[in-house]
Amino acid sequence: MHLTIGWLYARTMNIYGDRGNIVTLVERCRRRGIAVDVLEIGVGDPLEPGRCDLFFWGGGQDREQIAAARDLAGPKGETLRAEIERGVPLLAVCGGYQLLGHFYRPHGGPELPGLGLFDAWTIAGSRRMIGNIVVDSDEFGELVGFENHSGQTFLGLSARPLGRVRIGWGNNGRDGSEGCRYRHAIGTYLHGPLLPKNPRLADYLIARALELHGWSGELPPLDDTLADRAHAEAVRRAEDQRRRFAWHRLLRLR
Ligand SMILES: NC(=O)CC[C@H](N)C(=O)O
Repeated sequence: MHLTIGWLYARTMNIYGDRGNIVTLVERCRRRGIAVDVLEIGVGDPLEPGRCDLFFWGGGQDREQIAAARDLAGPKGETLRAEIERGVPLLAVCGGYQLLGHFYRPHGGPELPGLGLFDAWTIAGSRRMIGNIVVDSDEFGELVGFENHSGQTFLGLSARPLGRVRIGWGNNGRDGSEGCRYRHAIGTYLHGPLLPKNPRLADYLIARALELHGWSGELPPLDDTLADRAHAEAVRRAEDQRRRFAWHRLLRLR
């Protein structure tokens, strides 16, 4: 079996360690004997239907998002939408996630059109939402990561969140939701990188990609001792952050 991972805007939207998601996907395939290659798809590059079995789109600053939004405004965006509709899995983090909603309205800049894949929209707020985050997902259990965004994402009536925020800000710091899902596409604010500490999510994406080639069943398990240890440490850090934040608020109230 051979998989191709389409890495959207790899050279321009790849902040806060998001490259680690690609490394994790490749490594978890190779340890199972699945041949895999990575195809970088940047601004102006073609996106051929059926070429990729999985997409990843990392985070980026507003400036890079402007170029990416423009690049996806035409037939390329329609091809990406069709790929998701045919069941190709996708993981989009932060800036990539924001551009898969209806629009992203940055500070002071023009509103950027999104693909409208997720029934969601994003408006830059006055505060940056930064810190360790823990999310509870029905399908993937406890997810850990790091977030750094000013964009506040709001979900429409047909949107399905990735999970509920236990510690941190999430989509907008108000409604307790984090991320969004549509078919096998997942948008999230969890940088970190996300997948090394959340192997169940990585394996979900790999399994959906294999299913495009007629595979079915369970992936052979891997030794996730290190991932589990890093995951538990991330939860401890987030809990410590919550305690410090609570003390800080208490002291400010005096
Ligand atoms: N971390 C990111 O990808 C940032 C996305 C967007 N520019 C924001 O600040 O919300």
